[in-house]
Amino acid sequence: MGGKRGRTQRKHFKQTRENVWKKNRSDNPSSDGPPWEPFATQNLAFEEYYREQGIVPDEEWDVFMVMLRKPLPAAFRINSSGQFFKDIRSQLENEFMKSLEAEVTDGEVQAIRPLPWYPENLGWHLNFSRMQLRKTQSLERFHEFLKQENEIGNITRQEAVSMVPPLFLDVHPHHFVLDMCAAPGSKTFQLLEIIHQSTESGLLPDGMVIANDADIQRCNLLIHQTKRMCSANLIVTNHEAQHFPSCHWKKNCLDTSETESIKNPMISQLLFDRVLCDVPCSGDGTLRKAPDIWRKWNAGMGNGVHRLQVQIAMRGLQLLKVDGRMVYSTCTMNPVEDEAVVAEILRRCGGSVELLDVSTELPQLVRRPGLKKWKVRDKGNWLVSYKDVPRFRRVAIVPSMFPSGSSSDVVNALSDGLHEDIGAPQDQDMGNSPSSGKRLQNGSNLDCEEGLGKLESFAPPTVDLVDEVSSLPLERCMRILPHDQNTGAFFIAVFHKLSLLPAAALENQGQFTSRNMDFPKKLSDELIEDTNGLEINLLEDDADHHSEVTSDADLPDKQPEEGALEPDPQEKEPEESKLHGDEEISLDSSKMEKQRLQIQGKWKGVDPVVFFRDETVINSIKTFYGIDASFPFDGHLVARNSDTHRVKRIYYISKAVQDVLTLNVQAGQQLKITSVGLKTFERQTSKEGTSTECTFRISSEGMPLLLPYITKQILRASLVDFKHILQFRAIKFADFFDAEFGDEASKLKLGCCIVVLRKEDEATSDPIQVDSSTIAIGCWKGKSNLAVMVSAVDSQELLQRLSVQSGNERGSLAEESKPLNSEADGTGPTDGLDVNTESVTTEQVPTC
Ligand SMILES: C[S@@+](CC[C@H](N)C(=O)[O-])C[C@H]1O[C@@H](n2cnc3c(N)ncnc32)[C@H](O)[C@@H]1O
Repeated sequence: MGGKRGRTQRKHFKQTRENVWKKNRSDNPSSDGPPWEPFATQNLAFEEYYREQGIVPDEEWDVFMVMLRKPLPAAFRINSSGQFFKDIRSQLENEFMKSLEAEVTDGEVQAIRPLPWYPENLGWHLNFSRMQLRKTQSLERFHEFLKQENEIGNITRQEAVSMVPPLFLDVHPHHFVLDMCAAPGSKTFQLLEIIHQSTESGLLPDGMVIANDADIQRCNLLIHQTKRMCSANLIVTNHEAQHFPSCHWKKNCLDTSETESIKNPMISQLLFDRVLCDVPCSGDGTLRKAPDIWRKWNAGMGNGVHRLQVQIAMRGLQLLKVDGRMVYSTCTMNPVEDEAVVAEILRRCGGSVELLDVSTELPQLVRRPGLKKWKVRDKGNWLVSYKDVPRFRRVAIVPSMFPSGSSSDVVNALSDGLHEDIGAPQDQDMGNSPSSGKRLQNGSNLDCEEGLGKLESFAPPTVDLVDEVSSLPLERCMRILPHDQNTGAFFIAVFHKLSLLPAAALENQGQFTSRNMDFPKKLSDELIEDTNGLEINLLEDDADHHSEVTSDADLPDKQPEEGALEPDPQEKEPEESKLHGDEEISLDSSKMEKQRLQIQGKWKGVDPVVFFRDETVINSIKTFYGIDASFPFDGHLVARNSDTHRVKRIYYISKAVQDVLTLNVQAGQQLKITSVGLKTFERQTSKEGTSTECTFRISSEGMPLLLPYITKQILRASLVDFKHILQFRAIKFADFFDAEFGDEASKLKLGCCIVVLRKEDEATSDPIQVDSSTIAIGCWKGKSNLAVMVSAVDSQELLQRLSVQSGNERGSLAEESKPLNSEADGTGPTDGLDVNTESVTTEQVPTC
């Protein structure tokens, strides 16, 4: 079970995660309140913009627009690290695909089908909108299935195209991965699945993921989304991605005694094998899902966010190891946010980075090549070249937005005869622009765009311009358009880092937001390391400049993204948040103490991450559960409270995360960590709980990892008794069908215990063997009974899963005869953990 995420790990989603398959008010036209108004699905500026950019050939335009106005079909992914993912997949393939066939009227269309390009039939497309699913009676059972599996984390609703970028990242389980703009976390979830893929029971992969987002509210969504993975290999951070810290530790900055007092980290700088750069964007690729964008869209949205996108991508490349891969992606069709950013990155990086041709990867995914030429729209004007940009607009419109990436001086020089340096010959037909080579640039404006009134006052100096065409291999970028395979739109580019970035790449990053644009700079051959101090200062300076730069962006308040979850207050321990950081590994010297205090000020409001090394507590846990000595504890436990007497939860971290945290301490706590590790032990607070020998119970999230190492407080139950515990929630020892089991249960120590489902071929006397197929649940051994510590939803789902496995009809669990005196009322699974017994009360049974 350890390798696969356990089924009993997910209780927290019951209350905290929005169930995306459930109704919300706006879905119900007949509910009280103002009548539902359909969104306008028209925006003339949008149409003119994309027609002019030539993103689809003229003959496809109508089909493209019709598709944009259709609601987006739902899609979801099966969590490949879930214990029952194969069962779920075969249920979809064999059961639902057939039973839902009757629901579609169009014989050509399948009701549900696997996405042909998604590996192993794990991505699925539904030909029903969510509304249809809710309203059609015959779809009810399927809808219930989706709701339940989504709620407990066995499937994740995610827009089909959003599943693409992680697939091109070529992640392996040993990789260190940075997800720079990660919230709400659907791609992070996918990355974690890959990292955890094929990990053996009780072991953790060598790799890890850092998921970052600049927005603290959205960080909370990210935390809740990724908690479903129950991963010890994840750190969630809250930084502006363009300023993401390097965590570089210079060994010589500590004297010998200090160095000796803390463990040397295995790594001296935080660099990544893979970087996902799924940047904030204007989001018009999600129009089908978020039709309010029709109303909000304007060309300034893309222009306004272009520079930030370049900065984030450049930072990603700096943090990428040589030979590493970075995927840059957006959910917009706007070339200023797509190809222009890619082109600028390539120019800045010189030959140190290449744009990969991935045309042989995922061949079934229909995509189109990136554009080689495009224009910039500003204040109602079409601009083909930076020299068109009026001086007073040069703060907002920068050279890198244009195909040549050149400032006016360079463009002027080029137009005097150096065309071959910046692009293809001018008469070359690039096949994707409806515009002719020469045109009046400020002609055909639509008056719905702002700034039109000022048009004449800043007409460009010349009308005799030639379209710029990029000579960079931008055709290697991938554009996914809605009408190609009935999806949203997406843009993806894959970079490969060949060598350290040239120093000039950084210089440009510093210069980018200044008013004196002078691109492209001659790239220096000098190679630089991504050292922290200088770089961070440089970037922080940038941030100041950046705030001065005026922006036309009118971005939607929130990027419409899949799996939109309601923010939920992060699990907080208010009294702990006031306490100081890691006393275990803090250094004695005044220098480090000063640094520590500065750090606490820096990350005010975020609980410190503290290595948990309280031997008394750790030994009591080891002894009580008989945890085998081979299970690595040392340096793998962290808490968010340096006062060990008040620690409520202990989190387990993998070796890779341990190395990063150690490095982070060495480097002066540069990472602002909002969540880390797998909640593994929780302090008992109930009266009965505090009277047990071990004050920490094993949390349901941590149980699969520990399971192969637990030798005490563990029992094996027959299928009948296992189902009965799930169904009736608490059963007196004397009432189990297998009297021997009841007897063994009564002999356990008071407190947390584990009940494992006995396999058919196992004898009671066999030692308990744990593998990925082992099914186990956490229970509470009370004075007279055994009670489950699994939520009602999880219990119900597991019961159904067991029924499916044993060939029963889903949902119609064959009721074996009820145990005598079962503690629940016998009407079925009890709700929550509200068992009412003499020894186990609602307060006393810890929820899991
Ligand atoms: C397109 S969404 C990311 C979607 C996410 N990758 C997923 O698959 O669920 C862009 C995210 O970037 C975040 N963001 C905006 N500006 C940022 C910045 N400067 N640094 C890091 N994140 C930023 C937003 O809060 C938003 O969550």
